[in-house]
Order: sequence, then C-alpha cells, then structure tokens
Amino acid sequence: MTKVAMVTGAAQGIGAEVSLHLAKAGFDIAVADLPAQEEKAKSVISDVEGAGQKAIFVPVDVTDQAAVSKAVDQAASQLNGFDVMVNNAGVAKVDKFEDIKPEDLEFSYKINVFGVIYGIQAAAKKFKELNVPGRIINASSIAGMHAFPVWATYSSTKAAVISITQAAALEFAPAHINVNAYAPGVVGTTGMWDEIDAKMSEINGKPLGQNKKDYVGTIPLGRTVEPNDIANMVTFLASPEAEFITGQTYAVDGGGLL
Ligand SMILES: NC(=O)C1=CN([C@@H]2O[C@H](COP(=O)(O)OP(=O)(O)OC[C@H]3O[C@@H](n4cnc5c(N)ncnc54)[C@H](O)[C@@H]3O)[C@@H](O)[C@H]2O)C=CC1
Ligand SMILES: CC(=O)C(C)=O
Repeated sequence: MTKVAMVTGAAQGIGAEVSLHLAKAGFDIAVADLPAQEEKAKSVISDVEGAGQKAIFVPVDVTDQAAVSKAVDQAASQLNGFDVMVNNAGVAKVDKFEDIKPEDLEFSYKINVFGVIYGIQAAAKKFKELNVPGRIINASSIAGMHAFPVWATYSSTKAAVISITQAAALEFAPAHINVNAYAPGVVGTTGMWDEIDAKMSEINGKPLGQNKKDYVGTIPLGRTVEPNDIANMVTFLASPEAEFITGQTYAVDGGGLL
C-alpha cells in the first residue's frame, strides 16, 4: 500500500528534492509550505506526479501550533494515511553576537525550534491515532553539531533540534515512532547560502561569494552538498532498512566537520 509523507518547507531547495526522492520510493506527498509558496509548490507537485505518486499542497506556517496540527489532519485525510513527517522548514540568520536582537532570536527559534516541536507533536498524535509505526525526520545542520562564529542564533537552533530529536525518540519509542535528524553541510544550490554569504561579507568585508568559497575549500570531498545527498539520507531514514535507528543525527557534509 502507498505510504504518505508530509515535508515542510517543501516548495523549494532541500524540501523539494526530499519530496521527489520520497515519491520515487513510493510515497504520496503533502508538500507543506507557507501560503505564499503555492506557485513554487506546483512544480514540486508536478514532479511528484511525474514519479507516479499523488501530491497536494498544504499551506502552513510551522510557527503556528494549531495550524501544524490542522495541516497534518489535512494531509492524512486527503492522502488517506500518514507515515512520515519531515520537519525541514528552516531559516538561517547570520549576526555578530553583539548585534543579535530579540526579534531575530524570536524569528529563528519560532521556525527552527518551535516549528520542529509542533511538527513532532502533530505527527506523533496522528501516528498514534492511526496506529502507525511512523517516522519523524528533522532538519538540523552541521552548525548545530559545531557552532560557527556569527551564527550563534542559527547554530543554537540547530543544536536544539539534535536534543529535541533525542528526547522525542526516547518518548515515542514505546509507540514505535522513530525520530531522527539530518545535518547538512554547506548546500551550494538552495539560495540559503546566497543570503548567508551576503550577510557575512557585510560583517567581515570579504567580497561577495568569498565566504562561501572559504567554507567549500574546507570540505574534504571537494564540493558542496547537493540537495540530492540530503534526500538520499532522508529517504533511507524513512525506509524499512532504518527500522532500528532512532534518536540519531546524521551529518551529510562531505567530511566538512572532520
Ligand atoms: N542550505 C544549506 O546549506 C543548509 C540547510 N540546512 C537546513 O535544511 C533546511 C532546508 O534548507 P534549504 O532548502 O537550503 O532552505 P530554503 O530557504 O531553500 O527553503 C526553506 C523552505 O522553508 C520554508 N519556510 C520558511 N519559514 C517557514 C514557515 N514559517 N512555515 C513553513 N515553511 C517555512 C520556505 O518557504 C522555504 O520553502 C532548513 O531547515 C535549513 O536550516 C541545514 C544545513 C545546511
Ligand atoms: C546553512 C547551514 O546550516 C550550513 C551548515 O551551511
């Protein structure tokens, strides 16, 4: 029987690629993202349909607990099941430590941390209701495994995801719900790094593109991470082969943290 996965932040970047890979692995997909992302989501939906699976757009702001719960209900009822939740939506704000403002913290924490918690809550509730041994897969980052300078806000949100993943794995293990996370290194092609690079050059005066080049130069396997690399990991974590894995966070970074 076809399984159902919901991916947040799925209209572009890593989330879009994860949606396509899961579709190729036989999942119908709830492409969840902000309402303003509906146009972009249409192309993800058509890619999923091209892979022979069903897809729907689920508009949701992950910072709204009730809306996330409603989004999971919508996905489960329209796609007739619920098996995998990928809490992928996230934002990267870069700031010198002295310049971090309450509103920056609130913005990042609400999406990267609260959003992941709300996604776990909603998915676990649905898995229990349907009596499904579900999988929850969260977006961390190598910046959550090892803090980067001028990334205190972002790094700390992604470190929180690692801890939340462990706690949720322990709490939901008796219900056979596995909770894991992926920690990408520098992804070259999603837009997130253009913003990071521009902000970093404002801070350290390096020419545009140089900060990204500097990071890439430290990656032993010699290239940036592709969304495809991440999607392979997420698809594995959603697969029967990952049945006995829970509470883990996997770096996909070409050895960048070594
Ligand atoms: N791009 C990179 O180098 C890395 C990315 N990551 C993480 O991977 C995840 C995906 O990143 P990318 O695809 O590169 O980013 P992206 O910026 O291309 O996509 C992020 C998606 O999240 C959605 N989103 C943002 N706020 C939202 C909200 N409140 N509610 C619902 N959706 C919302 C956006 O609309 C967008 O579609 C993020 O959690 C990011 O922190 C981790 C390590 C490296
Ligand atoms: C954006 C991000 O998390 C990295 C490691 O590049």
